Amino acid sequence: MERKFSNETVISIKNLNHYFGKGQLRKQVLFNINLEIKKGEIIIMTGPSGSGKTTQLTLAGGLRSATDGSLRVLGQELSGASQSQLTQARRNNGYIFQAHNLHGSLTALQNVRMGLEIHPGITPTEMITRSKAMLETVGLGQRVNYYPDDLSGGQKQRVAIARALVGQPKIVLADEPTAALDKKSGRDVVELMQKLAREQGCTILLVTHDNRILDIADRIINMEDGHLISDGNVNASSEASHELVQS
Ligand SMILES: Nc1ncnc2c1ncn2[C@@H]1O[C@H](COP(=O)(O)OP(=O)(O)OP(=O)(O)O)[C@@H](O)[C@H]1O
Repeated sequence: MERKFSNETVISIKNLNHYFGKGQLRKQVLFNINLEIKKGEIIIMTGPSGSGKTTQLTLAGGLRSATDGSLRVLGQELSGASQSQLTQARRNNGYIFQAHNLHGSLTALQNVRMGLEIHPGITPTEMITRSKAMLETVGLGQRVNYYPDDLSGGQKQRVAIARALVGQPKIVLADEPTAALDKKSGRDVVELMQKLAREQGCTILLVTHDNRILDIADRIINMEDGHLISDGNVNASSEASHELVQS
């Protein structure tokens, strides 16, 4: 069934170009990207290795500053933004990476709690309560005091999801979240992300090579050689699909 989204634009990318390197080594990796993402949408970005997916994700996530063009996230211009503006923008986001990036010396609960430490005004007791509740939501209520080494790959990724979502972010950025997982665990992980994102009304931008999970998306964006080559609404008829905006 086709889902309706609010008209609120969360990410607006216009004529975006990005370059790595300087002087003779300067290389353009993104070419004139135009993209609008609405609140609550689940977007999967796919394409061959080196096509620029991760670069686009890191720019939208405020992990680096775009070189040229406009990239507005929650109304704030991130193209050319300073480090402190990027730090501020990152507070609205949750991040999930392939290698889960959990701290091995911290328990599941302590790892999830870290997702709240950037939020001012939450008491330590409340942090623990919310982190425990989030671990229960992802099915790890019995594992709160386990260390990452004692959890399976799928369980570790569920802790990473709990950490990313515990602060109720407006945007979740996920880079190959299923790459290290078997088919069943990968499926469970993305379905969980989808469910939680829908409950919280947050937007997901997910990069993957995993064709088995494409159906969780509302829209699939294809990248090739730094160009956005197609942008299609998964469940809608062709007229309703998002047109590529060329300018
Ligand atoms: N920090 C960097 N410095 C220089 N070049 C980079 C840097 N990061 C990425 N690139 C280059 O930018 C291009 C796009 O890379 P990117 O990682 O965004 O692609 P991708 O589509 O995510 O690839 P993959 O699927 O393999 O992760 C590639 O040619 C890559 O070599």
